[in-house]
Amino acid sequence: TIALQHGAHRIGNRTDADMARWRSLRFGQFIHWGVYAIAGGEWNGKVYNGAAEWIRSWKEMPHEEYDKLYRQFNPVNFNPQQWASQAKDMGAKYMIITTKHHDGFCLWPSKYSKYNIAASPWKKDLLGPMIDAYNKAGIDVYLYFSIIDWNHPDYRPSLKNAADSAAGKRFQVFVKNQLAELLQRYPTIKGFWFDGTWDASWKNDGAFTDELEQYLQSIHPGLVMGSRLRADEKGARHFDSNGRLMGDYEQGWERKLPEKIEDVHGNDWEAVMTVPENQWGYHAKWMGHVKSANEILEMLVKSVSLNGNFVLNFGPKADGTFRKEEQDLMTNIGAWMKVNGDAIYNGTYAGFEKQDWGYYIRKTGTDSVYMVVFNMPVSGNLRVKMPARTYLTGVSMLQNNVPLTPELIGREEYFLRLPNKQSDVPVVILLKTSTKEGNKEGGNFEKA
Ligand SMILES: C[C@@H]1N[C@@H](C(=O)NCc2ccccc2)[C@H](O)[C@@H]1O
Repeated sequence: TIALQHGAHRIGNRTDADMARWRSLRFGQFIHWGVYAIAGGEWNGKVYNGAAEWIRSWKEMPHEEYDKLYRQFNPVNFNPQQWASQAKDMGAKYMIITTKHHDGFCLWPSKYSKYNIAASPWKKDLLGPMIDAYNKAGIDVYLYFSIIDWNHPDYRPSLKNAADSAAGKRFQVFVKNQLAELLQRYPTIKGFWFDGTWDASWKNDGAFTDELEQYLQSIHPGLVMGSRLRADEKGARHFDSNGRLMGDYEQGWERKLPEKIEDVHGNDWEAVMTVPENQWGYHAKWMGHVKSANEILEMLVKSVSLNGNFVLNFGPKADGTFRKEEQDLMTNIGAWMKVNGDAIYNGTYAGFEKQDWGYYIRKTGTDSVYMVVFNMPVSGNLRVKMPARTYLTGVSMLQNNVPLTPELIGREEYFLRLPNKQSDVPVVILLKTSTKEGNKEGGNFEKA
């Protein structure tokens, strides 16, 4: 291994209570909200094909035009209690809010940048009421913070000379001040979700990223922060030059999921996902494929089955309301979660051989294994192959406890058949297992 001062400081996953809590939540709501929602992906009658929150970088959008938009930011329909209530109904257990995106506009009245909500017609802090409402609804809050800040005079993508380096130093102080300010103002937040750390100016100062992470932990112990904040002293990001994960979980799963358990290398990880193909902030005209509730549920279940968290993104409008497609999604996902949430919360990798019909999820630390069925076979036979030294002692439908009688088709291998083959939502079966043979009353299941 290479001697590193600013690589990973920990072998393996965090085992403390704050991290265990993060791991147990499994399902989060991402919210991208800011002045870009005013433009909504359009300008002067033209539609921007990129991600709506990047519209300032569009050649058709003059910077000085974008930089005046905050004067119109007045979310008169913002109702944080309603936001929190619909997130709770969806079954989200944590929420990540954009405090400041790449454009540098702060949703809180920051002492360190004038480009903030106090300068808008709304004037008032948006983060405080949001965090309070979500916490009251039993939902933890994490703060998204973009290191890239197109508004700040000292931001540089790269440092080419002494003047750049002096600006870079001032910018690092600014970042540290804003993060400490957010922790001081919002003490109940559980962590940071850093973004915009790919520029050379940031990743070439691994020492600073390391010191910053340690500083934040020192003033707010237990914070959960992903791998995107750090670089090691050789500029390696997410994984240090020895291939070890930096930060508390792998944060690179953005609009993509791992396929199999080997892809996550035993690390904690989280996927963040858009409803349309690639829009985080509000875009008036969603282009391309818009994911259905069942598609989202499959991503959530697949993530948990591979020991990860899944966060679904929403882009509220400038007035503080959510578009109908997003409201309907929250309702439909919530209806399934209300019945089947037991298979998601505290879920983890089950250690069973993957089958075509769907995914296995183990309730962490227990012998309970859930089968979440997405692909009903024409035969109606759901194959279950028990792992070595693991025995099946009970099978029932999660939603109504109706027991199923498995058909033994081989050594510790079964076919299960559902009472009703038709379903337009995923179906969950609960397997009771044991590592001691013959635990089921009268031994294990015998040949039918
Ligand atoms: C969570 C998303 N991250 C921002 C983004 O720019 N992603 C594009 C990107 C993703 C990975 C490496 C570089 C750039 C998007 O604007 C969202 O905030």
